[in-house]
Amino acid sequence: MRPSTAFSTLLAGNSFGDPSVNATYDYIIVGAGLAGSIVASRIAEALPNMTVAVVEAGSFYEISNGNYSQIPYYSTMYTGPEPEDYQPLIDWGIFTEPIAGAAGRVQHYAQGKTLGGSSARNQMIYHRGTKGWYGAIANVTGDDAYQWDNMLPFMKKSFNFTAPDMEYRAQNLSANFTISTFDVSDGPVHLSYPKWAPSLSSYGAEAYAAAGLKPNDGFANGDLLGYGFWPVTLRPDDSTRSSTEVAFLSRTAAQTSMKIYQSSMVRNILFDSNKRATGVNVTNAGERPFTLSARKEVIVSSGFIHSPQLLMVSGIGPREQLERFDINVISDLPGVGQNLRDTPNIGAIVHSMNLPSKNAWTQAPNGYEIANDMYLTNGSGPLSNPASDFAGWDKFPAQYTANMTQTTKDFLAALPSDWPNVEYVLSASGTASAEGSSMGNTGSIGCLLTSTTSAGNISLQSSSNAVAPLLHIGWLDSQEDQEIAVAAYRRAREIASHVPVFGEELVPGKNVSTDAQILNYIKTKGVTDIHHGAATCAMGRDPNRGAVVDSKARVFGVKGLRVIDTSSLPFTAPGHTQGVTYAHAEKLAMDVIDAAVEV
Ligand SMILES: Cc1cc2nc3c(=O)[nH]c(=O)nc-3n(C[C@H](O)[C@H](O)[C@H](O)COP(=O)(O)OP(=O)(O)OC[C@H]3O[C@@H](n4cnc5c(N)ncnc54)[C@H](O)[C@@H]3O)c2cc1C
Repeated sequence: MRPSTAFSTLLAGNSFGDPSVNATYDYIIVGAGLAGSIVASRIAEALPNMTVAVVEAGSFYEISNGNYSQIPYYSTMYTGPEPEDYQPLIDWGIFTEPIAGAAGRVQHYAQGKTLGGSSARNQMIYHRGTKGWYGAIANVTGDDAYQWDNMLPFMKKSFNFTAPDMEYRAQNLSANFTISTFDVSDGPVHLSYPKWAPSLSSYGAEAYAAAGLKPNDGFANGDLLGYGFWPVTLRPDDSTRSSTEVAFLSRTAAQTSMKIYQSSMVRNILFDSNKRATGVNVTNAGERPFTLSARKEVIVSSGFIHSPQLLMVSGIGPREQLERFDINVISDLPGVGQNLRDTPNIGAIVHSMNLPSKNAWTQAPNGYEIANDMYLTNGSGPLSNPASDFAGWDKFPAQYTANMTQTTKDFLAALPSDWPNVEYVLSASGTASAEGSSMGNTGSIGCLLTSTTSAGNISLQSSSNAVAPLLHIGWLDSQEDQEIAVAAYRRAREIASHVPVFGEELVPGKNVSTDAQILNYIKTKGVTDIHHGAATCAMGRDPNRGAVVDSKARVFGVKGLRVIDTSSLPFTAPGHTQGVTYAHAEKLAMDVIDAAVEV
């Protein structure tokens, strides 16, 4: 395998800031995650006369988590809900408050703490948002820049695309397919398909079509409804992860004067008497505090949990909460940390299957040797595939909504026509459900709720961000979401009935059949993390109605401060979050650059 390309051109020294030494830059970006790496890189490239520093609490995942981060098959390592599935060198170790919708469970909620952020932790699944979803953002912000046609150049900007290599995929997959919607070629992040596919995926099109879904060519044309293979953020040559660290930071650090502060945590934002953000206080592993001053702007890109926390410990947030911790109120913004939206994974219908499970190769004699050899020779084989690779997005057919309450019907009816209710994931692995993991060869249809009304929140338990905030995740809090979850299981059962290689339903089992039984099963055993939290510093028009930033991500009530990451989306994606976060960061980086040029 080729070595990581991280910082290969300009290896050390010049690319990194001096820890513990006060310094001044024009722009300071807090968090070198998915969005922060893009924002820092684009500003440094476009404004060569300006100085840029990006400050990241984590370090290099290639060192901190080795091959587990780079090889797709291992992408789910250390991301599960259990306390022991937490790797402190690359993860924040956030645990939820007891989740009422999950029968009171407390779960680990993985979040990247590394250069590249959660782009270095995710399962690499990529798709674009929808036309109706972007229209809804334009509506809440009053800014037509968010309409699909205007956002399309930003959706394309980060990426280059390589079509699926059927020579390798066909070794295990009979389904051929074409992709015509990806007209992207110049961006630094690689979008492609693994050089291996679970053989179960060969039956996906037949099953989803029989249930009434239509084919969807790459999930990139503004309408998510339908089924198909999703692309992943993967280098097509050696099948290593394409994160924003390798795609953006390493390239920009080599070509510009941008400085990276790694293993450095921003503790609070500083303001002058005019409420202008003037810099940040930083520590390395809690020691040797130093100050980075900003001549132009501070940009917070710390993710949906830590961005609102950083605002609050710096004096921006709900007055009552800040005063409870004796934090001086700079801007009383009731929406900070509120409006948390997620797309809960409510579990899976698991069947016995007369095909090998995704992990069956690990049991074969010399299984690992063969897989390693394929991967190291040409990036092929099971190690090249991060997870399942076939899914469908769907709106409920009428018979599934007939018995819902009027409130739920009204909510679903008000959604744009291309905004799906549920994502159904075909997986050759019973591990999609904790119960199905030891049942032999199993396949499953997993369910992710993509239209929900429940909202969680982030709140403080200390005036210091060295103490984790409280995460109330909010899954299934609302009556609407509970009804949608039950309908999703029923619809998943219908899709599963059309998969010709599926046998008996093992989980939850046919004896779980009434609405009450299904809901109880989902709460006690089904619902779990999928890591799509968003909207805790929501974009909007009116700070008195929960908006934290305006349509250019400027924080209300202060100057020189923006929030650019998943937290400033007004609602989470109608599916997985990374695609829309790439576009969000590219668009808002351009707003920062335009503002500098206009002065
Ligand atoms: C395990 C997992 C699997 C996922 N799978 C998928 C998937 O397959 N497809 C998909 O579309 N989406 C997926 N996602 C979601 C997607 O990756 C995230 O929504 C996205 O990366 C969020 O981008 P962000 O810039 O908002 O935050 P992040 O990428 O998380 O970046 C925030 C960065 O800020 C840093 N930071 C925070 N506080 C401070 C501070 N005070 N000082 C300095 N640095 C700080 C963090 O360490 C981190 O690096 C997944 C996420 C996870 C965690």
